[in-house]
Amino acid sequence: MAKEAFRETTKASSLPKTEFIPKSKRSVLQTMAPILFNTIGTDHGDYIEQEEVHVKNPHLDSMEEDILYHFDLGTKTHNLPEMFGDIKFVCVGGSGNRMKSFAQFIHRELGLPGDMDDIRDICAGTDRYSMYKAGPVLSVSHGMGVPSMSIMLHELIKLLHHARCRDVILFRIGTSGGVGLAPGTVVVTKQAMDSFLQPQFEQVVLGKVIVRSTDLDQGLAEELLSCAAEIPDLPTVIGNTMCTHDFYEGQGRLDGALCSFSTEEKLEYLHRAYDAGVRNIEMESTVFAAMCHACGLKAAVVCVTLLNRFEGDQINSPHRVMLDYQQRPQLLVSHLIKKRLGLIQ
Ligand SMILES: O=P(O)(O)O[C@H]1O[C@H](CO)[C@@H](O)[C@H]1O
Ligand SMILES: O=c1cc[nH]c(=O)[nH]1
Repeated sequence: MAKEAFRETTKASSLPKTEFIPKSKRSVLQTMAPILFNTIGTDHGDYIEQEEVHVKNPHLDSMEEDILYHFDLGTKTHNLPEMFGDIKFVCVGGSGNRMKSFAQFIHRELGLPGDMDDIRDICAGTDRYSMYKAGPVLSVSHGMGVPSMSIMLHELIKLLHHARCRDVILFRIGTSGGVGLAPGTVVVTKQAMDSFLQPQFEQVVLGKVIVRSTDLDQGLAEELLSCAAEIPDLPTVIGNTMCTHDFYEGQGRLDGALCSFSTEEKLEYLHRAYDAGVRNIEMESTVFAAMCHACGLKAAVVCVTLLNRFEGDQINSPHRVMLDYQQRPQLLVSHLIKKRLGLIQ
């Protein structure tokens, strides 16, 4: 059956703008950011209130209650503005444990009061996703693959909207396979591409294909790159990221339960990706970029490479090396958050 394709015409200029206000330019405006000051308990606010988080769904307005089923949260059962109104940064990653350690790490890095071991899973009532809050930072797991990420993002974006959050930035902090890079390199995504090397995300809606842009905020990507230069031993590049719907055949691996191609064909595909600027491969970046872009949210994808796919398919580094690699995107994003909050220069 021929597939019908629609390209959404969201123009960057029609999207809500969020703007970072440097310390030197703040004065009276600072007093407009009481939520953040309250949370941090210091005078490190770096924001003026500008834009709420927008949802693009007219039906939501007529709903008496919105149940965020996979988070086990809801607008009638929970006071979302009180619980989440001060959120300024949301970090998402595949595993619940990783997102818990990130929440504990950022709690310590921001010098927040209280014991980091007391941080509890806000979504403990469900085992679909995990969510942790450390001051203005929300840390949420998304599972593996596009559908899991997509469901989580629908509910996360609605949560931020219901909570009346403003000026929120989202980061995906993850792992990936490197393309022509030494293992352990951090890739800040310039453009998220699908398996056909197109910078777009296709979603099937009512039996038709909707094509959405996967543009990410280039200023934020550059900011991350300059933060990386300030951190010792954090090899970091900006490059395109290919997002696939499978870890094995979908990423051209020769070691799955099924494989219908040769080593030469695999390498030809990876070289074609490399020539298109792809430096890493993972499984969620396109839908993450597309949904954030469509809702006018600033977003970045920061993934460490666990191996160089030109050299193999199996991930065989020792556990301690893996742990070190996984922490690299966290280190980089935490550095940016601390700078934005004025905690470091
Ligand atoms: O490391 P995380 O963020 O879980 O993501 C990557 O790892 C998973 C595959 O192992 C995929 O979900 C891929 O995108
Ligand atoms: O090769 C890899 C490694 C991590 N995650 C992926 O999706 N692919």
